[in-house]
Parts: sequence; structure tokens; C-alpha cells
Amino acid sequence: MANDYIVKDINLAAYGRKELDIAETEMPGLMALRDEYGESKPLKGARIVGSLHMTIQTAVLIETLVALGADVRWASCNIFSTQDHAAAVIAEAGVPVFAIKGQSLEEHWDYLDKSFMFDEGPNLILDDGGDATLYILLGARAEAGEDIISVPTSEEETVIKAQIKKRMEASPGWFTKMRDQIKGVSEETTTGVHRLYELKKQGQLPFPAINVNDSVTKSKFDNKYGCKESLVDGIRRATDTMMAGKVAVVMGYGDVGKGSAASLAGAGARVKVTEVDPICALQAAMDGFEVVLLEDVVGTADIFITTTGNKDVIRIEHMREMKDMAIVGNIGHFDNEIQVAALKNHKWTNIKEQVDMIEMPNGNRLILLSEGRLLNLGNATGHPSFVMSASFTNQVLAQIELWTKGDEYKNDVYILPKHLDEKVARLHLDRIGVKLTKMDPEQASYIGVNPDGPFKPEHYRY
Ligand SMILES: NC(=O)c1ccc[n+]([C@@H]2O[C@H](COP(=O)([O-])OP(=O)(O)OC[C@H]3O[C@@H](n4cnc5c(N)ncnc54)[C@H](O)[C@@H]3O)[C@@H](O)[C@H]2O)c1
Ligand SMILES: Nc1ncnc2c1ncn2CC[C@H](O)C(=O)O
Repeated sequence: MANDYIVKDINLAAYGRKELDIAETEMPGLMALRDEYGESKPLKGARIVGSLHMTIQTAVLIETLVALGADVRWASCNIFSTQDHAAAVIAEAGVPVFAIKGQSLEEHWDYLDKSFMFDEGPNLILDDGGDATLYILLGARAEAGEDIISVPTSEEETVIKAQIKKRMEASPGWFTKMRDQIKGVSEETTTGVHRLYELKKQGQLPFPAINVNDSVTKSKFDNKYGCKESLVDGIRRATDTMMAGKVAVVMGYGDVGKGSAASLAGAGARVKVTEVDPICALQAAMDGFEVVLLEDVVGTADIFITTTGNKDVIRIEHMREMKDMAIVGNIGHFDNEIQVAALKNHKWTNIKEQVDMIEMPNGNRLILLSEGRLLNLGNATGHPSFVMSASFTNQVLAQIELWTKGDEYKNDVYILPKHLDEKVARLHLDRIGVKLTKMDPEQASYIGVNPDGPFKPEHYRY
């Protein structure tokens, strides 16, 4: 079908291709998979619906999936994270893509619906945050007569419910059919993985799932080193504020929090951390960060960043205490980490795209980034190509596993085996000049591993 895409401007494709060509030189893992599997095309017959930030790096992922034989349709997983030139180059390459930076919530869920519209529907999902999986499963439950989202508790739930109703009227039974033909889902991020384990616990996971996030070469790199690079990039592009000398509070000290604290410390900010987990709190303290209660610093700190994957971490009562021109942002997957909805009746002044100044009752003004959505992609371009190459190499390996060995997988959540994790790491060493030491058999035997790996037991924590 001609023009089966919705992008901001197809004329941005030439610019997108130039940046995509450069990105490929920084994504050795994906390039290596194209060399290894480009001829055998193990994804032939796969119809992959992707719901993941439509960036230049994702464009390289998409073209890798296509090179390995897959048919692909794509939507972004966030209304602010699309890079319009990346969407344009993918559309020009003939992949149906539905993504515009700044799209509305209604457009977001409509575009996600469109990304499912293969003639025979998809048979694999590549998800980031779980919206694509949620759409199919909620829709199938509605078709079974369940009163899903009976009382929407957010604007987005209202939008999702309306979109499901529209599709049910247009295509009776479609959700159930799609659910039953999906061979599996590979999930990119922590929050999406939490949703999968919850579905499994409730006995509502109808197909195999691969937890890509917990490949070591994903979460201990993208979540940590990726955020270390892209957090301050977002804050700087959004506010041009001097971070050196300022007090920044990072809520959460998991993989993203560790990278975020390091990012701000690297910019010279005096970083304080909040945590609920005593182990992560102890890590933060021993990494040299003061671990505090938000309530004790909310009136004096300059920058507040949530990284928790939790909700209501910064609440309206906290924001009422913040000083004039405090900067508030989130780098977690969803926008519910900050109670943005509670600010809706305040005076908002839009400064520029994804930067708003909000007046509080006491006259103080807050600078809110990306309306509380993940700011490294809303206010900047997300993580650099090299670290996304590791994440996306895991994604491609997961899709190959689900497509070629699907019968070996049950309706459960899996993590890729360690030898594949180590393979992903190996594929990224040459690009940065790493020379790996080779053990002799006696050494390998002494520590009880095979000289060619795996080098760590399953219980090892990196
Ligand atoms: N923006 C990005 O590029 C990007 C990249 C990777 C992951 N993510 C998202 O970031 C979020 C965090 O991911 P992660 O891998 O670091 O998860 P994680 O579970 O490793 O870390 C989250 C930490 O937050 C802590 N926490 C939870 N509730 C808290 C609260 N109320 N106050 C203080 N701390 C609290 C937890 O104890 C945990 O240590 C997820 O939503 C994930 O999907 C975003
Ligand atoms: N450059 C990026 N392209 C696509 N997704 C990106 C990029 N930077 C961060 N992300 C978010 C995905 C990340 O793996 C996550 O877990 O959320």
C-alpha cells in the first residue's frame, strides 16, 4: 500500500539516512548480526510489530530485522521520543511507521493500532514498556465481555479504552485473533518487564516473553551508561542551566539511578539520592552520595530527577515546597513518577517544545521537562548508538529465538542464555579497542569455567 506511514515530513529522509549511516558505524553488534544472518534470513515469515522509541538507533534495529527477513511495522512507545528524520528514513525504506514527535495521546494509541495492521496481523511483538502487549491483551479481555478500565483513572486510560472500543467496532474478534497468533514478545525495559512478570503471576501471559532488559549487556549498560550520557544532555538542551555547583536530587539508585547520579556528578552537581531499598541506598552512600529523604531537601535543591519506575515519587506537596525555578524531570519509563496531573490547574507557560514553566500557589515557578515523560528522549536524542547497539543486539537475538525456537518456549518469561549475553559483549569490544585476555586451560580449570565461556555462574551479579 502506497504511503502506509504517518511521519512529520518524509523529506527529512535524506537527513535521516546520513545520520543512520553514521549510527551503523557505532552499532557493531547489529552489523555483525547482519553479516552472520543476512543470507540465511532466520526471521523470514516473521511479522514484527514494534512499539519502541522511533530514533536513529531504532532505525538501525528495524533495518537489521528487515535484513534478517522480517516484515516490520512500527510505532513509538512515547509521544515525545520520536526523531522525525528517523521516522522519515524508515518510511522511505518501505517500512510502515507511525510516529511523530509531539503526537497526542489519541494519535499515539491510533498509531499503535496502525502498527498492528499487517494483512494477516503480526506474529511477534517487540515492545518497550508493554503498551503493544497491553493493547492486545486488554482488547481480548474486552471482547470476552470484561468491563476493562470501567472507571478510567487517567487521561491515557480514557484514550486506551476509546481506541479499543473503536477497533472492536471496526473488527469484531480482532484482538482475540491477534492474541492467539502472537508467537511471543521481547521486552526492552524494566517497567515493561515488571508488567510481564505481573501478567505471568496472574496467569494472564498467553505467549512466551523474553526479558531483554535483564540481559547484562542491556541493563548494566543502556540503563546505566546510557543514562549517564543522555540525562545531562536532556537537562542542558532543555534549560541551559549551569549544573556545576547546583544541588541535584536523584530519586532511585537502581541501574538508571546509578547512571543518572553519575551523569549529574560528572556535570559538577552536588548529588543527593533517595532510595527505598537498603542495598541500593548503601551502594549510593558508598559511591559517595548523601542518601536523604526528599522531604528534607525539597525546599533547597535545584534539580529533581526521578528514576524509579514507581508512581507518585514527586507529589504535589513536594512541588509546593520547591524553590523558585527548580527543575523537575523524570527519566523513568512512564510519566506517573511525578504527579503532573495535579499541576494541570496551575498557570503553565510553554517555554519551548517539552519545556514548561509552572506557577505554584506561593508564586514560585517550576521548570517541568517533557511533561514528566522521560526527558533524555523528550528533550534530547536518548542514548548514543554504541550502547543501544548492545541493547538492540539482544532484541534481535530474542526475536530470532522466539521465531525459530518458539516451540521450546512456554507461556513464561525468559532471559537470554549467558553465552548469548557474552556474545553481545564480544561483538562490541573491537570498536573501542578492547583486548581480551585469553586464559590457558589450567587457569580456566582452576576457576571452573570453560576457556571460551560462559565465564560466570548464573547467580553472579555484575
Ligand atoms: N529513559 C531511559 O532511557 C531508560 C532506560 C532504561 C530504563 N528506563 C526506565 O527507568 C526506570 C528505572 O529503571 P531501572 O532499570 O533503574 O530500575 P531498577 O529497579 O533497577 O531501579 C529503580 C530503583 O528505584 C527505587 N525506588 C522505587 N520506588 C522508589 C521511591 N518511591 N523512592 C526512591 N526510590 C525508589 C528502587 O528501590 C530501585 O532501586 C524504569 O521505568 C525503566 O523502564 C528508562
Ligand atoms: N537512542 C535511543 N533509541 C531508542 N530507545 C532509547 C534510546 N535511548 C534510550 N532509549 C530507551 C530504551 C531503553 O532501552 C529503555 O530501557 O527504556
